[in-house]
Amino acid sequence: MRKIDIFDTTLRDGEQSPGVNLSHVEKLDIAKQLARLGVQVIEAGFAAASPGDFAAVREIARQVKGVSICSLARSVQRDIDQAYEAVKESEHPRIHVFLATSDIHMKHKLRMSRDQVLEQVESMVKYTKSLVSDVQFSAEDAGRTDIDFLCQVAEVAIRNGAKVFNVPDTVGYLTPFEYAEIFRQLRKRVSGIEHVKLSAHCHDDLGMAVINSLAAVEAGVDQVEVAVNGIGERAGNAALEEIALALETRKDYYQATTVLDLSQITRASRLVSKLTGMIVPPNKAIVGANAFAHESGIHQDGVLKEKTTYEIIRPETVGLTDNNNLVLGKHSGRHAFREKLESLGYELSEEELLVTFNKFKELCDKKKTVSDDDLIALVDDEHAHKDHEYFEIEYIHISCGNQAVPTATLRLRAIDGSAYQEAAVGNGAVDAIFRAIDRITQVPVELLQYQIHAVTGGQDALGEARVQVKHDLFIQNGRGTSTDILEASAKAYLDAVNRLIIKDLKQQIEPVGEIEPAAKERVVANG
Ligand SMILES: CC(=O)SCCNC(=O)CCNC(=O)[C@H](O)C(C)(C)COP(=O)(O)OP(=O)(O)OC[C@H]1O[C@@H](n2cnc3c(N)ncnc32)[C@H](O)[C@@H]1OP(=O)(O)O
Ligand SMILES: CC(C)C(=O)C(=O)O
Ligand SMILES: [Mg+2]
Repeated sequence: MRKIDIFDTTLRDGEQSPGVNLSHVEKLDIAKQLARLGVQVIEAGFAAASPGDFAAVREIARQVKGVSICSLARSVQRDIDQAYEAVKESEHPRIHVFLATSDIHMKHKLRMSRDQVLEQVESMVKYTKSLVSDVQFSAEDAGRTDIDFLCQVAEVAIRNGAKVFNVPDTVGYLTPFEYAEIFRQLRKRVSGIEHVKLSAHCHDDLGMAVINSLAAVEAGVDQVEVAVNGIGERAGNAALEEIALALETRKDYYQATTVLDLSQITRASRLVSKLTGMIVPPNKAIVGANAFAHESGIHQDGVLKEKTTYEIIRPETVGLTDNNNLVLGKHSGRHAFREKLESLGYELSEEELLVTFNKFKELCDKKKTVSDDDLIALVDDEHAHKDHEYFEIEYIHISCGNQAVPTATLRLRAIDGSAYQEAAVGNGAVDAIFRAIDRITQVPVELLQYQIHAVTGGQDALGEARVQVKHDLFIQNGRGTSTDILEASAKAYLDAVNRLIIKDLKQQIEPVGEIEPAAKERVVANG
């Protein structure tokens, strides 16, 4: 049985999804989960894109062991140098260099001739090889590249040291047969191709990213590039969970599989959804809320009699179990709490554990039973916000009713310790909250989306709010949870604004969010 390498690009192509802007801590959390899942390569980012991306890739390279850490780089020396500096401390550093090879891209975007592209591939792959041994080259828009030219590009990349040759269907244009045929041609026509790994990278513009990747597996590729929940540029990349389960469930057909720990898939999916703010549709294969639910009578009857009548995958295979042998509630202590978190895959420091335990006790006072989903929401909420929390909510008071003007009063505390209080009226309670936050933060944003849903069932369920805001041309997601949906909404909106402020502070683009002197005067001393 062939083993297919899984190259995960959630943190690079996945992060190119509009609205997604992950902090260091969040990227590290996702990278650790990908390592638990057992992927072979984590593309941790594009080091030359920003100082923030550089630092995140370097941190992942330093901390995440047992897996290859990779950075993307254009075929220019500056990008390659940055990529090298970011990944060099990894146990297995890889640099992923790319250059477009289709006529459309060469003519209009790069403004380079075929000869110039070949020269650039030669010099930049050679240069990258002088820094690291594991070099991957991608011919961007290979899907629309003339096959004779693609063969020439592959030959040059391989001759100069590429160990992996990736064939991206960058715009998700190809059909499965066409995509597989490219790999067959490369294998037949390129000298030296037997010494390198071939890789597939598909986009979902026509809904064919997964089936195209699987067609590539049939055509003999060694590596498939995927993202958790299929996130990525535009319609996204091939979904990791779909490829993994297709290969596992139909290994009889594909004669190929992965070495992933499939029981980590649900957790990876939930983590990525939470941290990116990208909601998984209920009917999504493998990780959607309905993926293992049986609604109709005939199906339920069948499953009750014999699961395999309607289930081709067991939910436990992808880690979908309610781990309830240890039921947590307000009488639980720290040992049980730690044990439960460990069983859910969290590794918290003593300090983090204490803070989260106190939050858990507060939650127990509001909620009769605390389920695994509640705990995951609580830990992710507490843990993931900490490196981009410019302002935190100290208190929130809302007054509304069918005869009253909805009014929100809020006090926020900034990271320098100063407190800011404001009140605002709005069309409704949520609108009033958002306006009060705007008055304090002074970051001009337009609300694009607002959603609220219950994390678990019951009247005392935790509510999770998600927002998407726009600031200039930049789109940002935010989320927040609480047993009170108005507080969850305030947290979600502030989360998005905090991320915009921290992003700008880190990248030193423009001092968005700087409190103007008039606002500073509204500081309430000592709360
Ligand atoms: C298919 C993909 O997913 S590719 C990866 C896409 N991801 C990203 O772009 C995210 C990160 N990107 C960025 O932060 C920025 O685009 C940067 C830092 C890389 C470059 O920023 P800028 O220098 O401002 O250039 P800008 O993005 O406007 O334009 C891209 C330039 O790179 C050139 N370029 C594009 N791809 C490549 C490549 N693979 N190798 C060399 N040059 C390239 C373009 O032709 C253009 O050059 P020009 O300025 O001479 O016209
Ligand atoms: C950089 C490359 C691999 C890419 O993401 C694409 O072409 O889609
Ligand atoms: Mg891509």
